[in-house]
Amino acid sequence: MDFWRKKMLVTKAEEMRNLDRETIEVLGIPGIVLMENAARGVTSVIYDKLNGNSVVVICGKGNNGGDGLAIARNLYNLGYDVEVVLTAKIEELKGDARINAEILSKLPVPLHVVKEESKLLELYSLLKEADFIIDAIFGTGLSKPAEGFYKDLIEVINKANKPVVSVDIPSGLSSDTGEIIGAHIIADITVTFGFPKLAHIMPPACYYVGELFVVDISIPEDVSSLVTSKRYILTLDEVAFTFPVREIMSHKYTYGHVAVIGGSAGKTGAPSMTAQSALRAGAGLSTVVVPASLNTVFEIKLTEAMSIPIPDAEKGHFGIDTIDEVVETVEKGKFSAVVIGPGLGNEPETFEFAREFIRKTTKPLIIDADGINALAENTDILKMKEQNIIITPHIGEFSRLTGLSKEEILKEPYEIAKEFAEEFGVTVILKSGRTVIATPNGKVYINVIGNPGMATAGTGDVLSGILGAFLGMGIEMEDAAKLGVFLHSLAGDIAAEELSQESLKACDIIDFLPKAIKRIKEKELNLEKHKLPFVTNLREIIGV
Ligand SMILES: NC(=O)C1=CN([C@@H]2O[C@H](COP(=O)(O)OP(=O)(O)OC[C@H]3O[C@@H](n4cnc5c(N)ncnc54)[C@H](O)[C@@H]3O)[C@@H](O)[C@H]2O)[C@@H](O)CC1
Ligand SMILES: [K+]
Repeated sequence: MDFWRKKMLVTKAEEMRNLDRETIEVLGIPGIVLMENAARGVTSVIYDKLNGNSVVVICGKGNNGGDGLAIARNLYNLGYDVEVVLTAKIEELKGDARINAEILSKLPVPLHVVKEESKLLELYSLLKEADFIIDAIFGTGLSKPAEGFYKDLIEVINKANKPVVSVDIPSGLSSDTGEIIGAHIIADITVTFGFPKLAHIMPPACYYVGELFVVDISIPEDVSSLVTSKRYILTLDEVAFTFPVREIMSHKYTYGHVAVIGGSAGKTGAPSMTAQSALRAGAGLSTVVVPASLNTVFEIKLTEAMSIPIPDAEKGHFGIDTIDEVVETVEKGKFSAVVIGPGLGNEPETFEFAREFIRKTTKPLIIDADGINALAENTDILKMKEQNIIITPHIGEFSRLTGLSKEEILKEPYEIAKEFAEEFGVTVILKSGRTVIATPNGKVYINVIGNPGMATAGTGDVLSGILGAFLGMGIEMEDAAKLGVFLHSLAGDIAAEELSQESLKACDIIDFLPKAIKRIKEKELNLEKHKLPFVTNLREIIGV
């Protein structure tokens, strides 16, 4: 078993409840065992990460509170000075939470019931005395925004200005979304159970999670038969060993020939960057197919990449009149992948040209930028295509493509990208600070690396070149998309480390591709030995 290739699900509350339930009912691991595992995980993170001895644990009346009560006991056993605040009487608790409350009541740990606003001032004084606070008010069971007493309680905790460890999720955040639904705890550390929830990784909710740890509470590793969602964090485990082995007797055609169709007056840089990044990502050859009136620019700009000038009657952009020539050139050429879009421009006749090209070509295709805009209101073209197609819209382009507002897309980008990918049979790479990859067979990968320095002109052109290289060298479409996005972000992160986010520009990402590729390959070598421990932080999960 290649145990190191672990998939890291990203769940919603209901999906996590199903996982918990299946583990309890089908496998027969008692809930109280899961709760103890959860509590021990949180306790070990606290032991490792926090200074100080005096702690207040604030427990709600559900199982999140039950975790808090078990954590209080574990901390007491370790010698911490623990006080517990419960938002209900012990008799009001049920199940495993009740059991833990009963156990705790037999130990010399002060337990205060705080149910009313009138007690919050007293609570504030208690919190001011503590070294840190544990928030176990609400977890995945939050059913509506925190209001009234609970809203005030959350505000008092935040105001106390002490380090806060949230159990499972900062109370008041919804597990299911990156959106803020109401008052919530601002945590320094969050320790979650089983698998991360969407709120842990999607902004803006993720800003309030602090450092994220994931505890394996004994939900089995092979959960695939127990879950329906196929939504994962994009990690090194997902992309490792995707680069083809470079054989001694191989030659440039072994690694594919990428054609980049694009360029217009004022936009010659875009296809140039695409062609260059394809070569840096490992393509054997790359060629720009461009309007002839601009060809001199490409001859000068590009050294390793070639160009094919297409007569354009000095217009400086592609028109529908040259469609046959371009299709013939590309179909007859030895191209193994085609990128259409970088710098294409938004002339109506260019859009018509792009649509016709997409309709007619049989080559594996990456559609980017104005190539995507050309498909707005013409998305059905995609349904007729049989070859592998990756589209790489940013939120604005995806809004034009789907007719949905940016706000609607940003609410649930992973759902909307998934629906589109399934409906149109293409791989969608929806680019943002949390790029989402959605495959035609319903899988979703969320990328959590990269940085805001990459929000700069041309970084999309670089990505499309990388993808062209990978599709062109014969990597399977899903793997090409995953490796492409991961590598692009990693190169962006290394570039930002060395140059600052502010100074980062698209060509820097190309320049740092070699270091990023080396880093992935170095890490691959250690993967065989690497196994995730019971408690893992998000960085270890990502793997770089
Ligand atoms: N067996 C399991 O299912 C496990 C659950 N675990 C813990 O259990 C948590 C989920 O437990 P629960 O499903 O009991 O739910 P929670 O403990 O998250 O919260 C539910 C409680 O809060 C109340 N509530 C929800 N929203 C409210 C609001 N806005 N205002 C006021 N009251 C509100 C509910 O009526 C209920 O009493 C997880 O987050 C995790 O911490 C862990 O112990 C691991 C195992
Ligand atoms: K919580």
